[in-house]
Amino acid sequence: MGVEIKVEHLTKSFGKQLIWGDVTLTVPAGEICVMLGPSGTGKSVFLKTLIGLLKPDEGSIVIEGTDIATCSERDLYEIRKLFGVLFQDGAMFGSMNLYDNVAFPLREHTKKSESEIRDIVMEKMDLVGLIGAEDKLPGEISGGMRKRAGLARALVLDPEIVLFDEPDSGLDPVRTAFLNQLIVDLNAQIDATFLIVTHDINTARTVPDNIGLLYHRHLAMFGPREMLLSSEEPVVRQFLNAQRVGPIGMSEEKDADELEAEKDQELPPLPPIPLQLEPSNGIARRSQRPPGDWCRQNGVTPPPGSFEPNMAMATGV
Ligand SMILES: Nc1ncnc2c1ncn2[C@@H]1O[C@H](COP(=O)(O)OP(=O)(O)OP(=O)(O)O)[C@@H](O)[C@H]1O
Repeated sequence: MGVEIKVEHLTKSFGKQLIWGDVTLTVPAGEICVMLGPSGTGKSVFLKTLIGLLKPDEGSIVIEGTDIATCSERDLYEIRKLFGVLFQDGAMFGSMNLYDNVAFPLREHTKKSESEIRDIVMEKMDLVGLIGAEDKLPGEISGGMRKRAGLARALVLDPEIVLFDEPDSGLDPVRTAFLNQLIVDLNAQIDATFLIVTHDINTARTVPDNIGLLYHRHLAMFGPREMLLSSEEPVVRQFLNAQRVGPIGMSEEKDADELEAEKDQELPPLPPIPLQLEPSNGIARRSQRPPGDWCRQNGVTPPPGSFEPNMAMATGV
């Protein structure tokens, strides 16, 4: 069913460098969330903090009644069993074939027999479309296949929460589209809570139920996909539409002179909100909402052309 992650007033610094402060959000059970933000805003640090690899300075992260910011090592060990993580490079052991890589967490953390392990490994390899590639070494396969193998390994302990650290990094647009479809199909099948860190705007616009944006040492916004895609808030609007006009500059914020120089520039209209990517079997995910639902409920008029089927094609879905 997936479990909720409740983050309140979370702050993380390294020495005097504040990475982000006062981050409050709830990742709802079973839903897909995407976390965005310019490079260096601390998205990876956020993921590592959620699984207790980094300790926050302040705030709480409550999962199934345990605050992992303050709990004992023993409780943290238990909570970590709820997580599966797809690391950016797949984090495969180069000398092990895919089968042994995927079997690794089962051999390390369970007392299952080799025949039980075989059943689980083959089931997960099947889920990610890698049947037949069990004997390959990570170095012998494409980046897309390595991601799939990493995903199979993230799934072997039947996680309630799956974290994806830039699943699309290094992938071409076609492989990214296949991986996005796989993520949506998996969510429909296993119902776990998914949190994806990405730079890919198309992924952010079409895959998640909710989007968060980290910017300038705080959480600029977090909420349903339609809320952010219809938002006129300058940072959200600039980032989600990949525009140069707006508060985000080349390295960090623009200074006052730069903002003054562009103050009379007219912003292009918000593009239509695309349809959300559906599971390939056409059966809606448990947390999927009908197109335009959030806008209707909140009295927001979406940009013209939103939720039209041909928009899905225009965004590569
Ligand atoms: N263990 C650490 N010790 C000190 N500083 C760190 C540590 N880990 C990360 N940082 C710093 O935290 C900041 C945020 O890094 P992070 O990798 O989380 O950013 P990001 O948003 O994921 O970036 P990108 O999109 O480029 O992957 C960076 O300035 C980085 O140097």
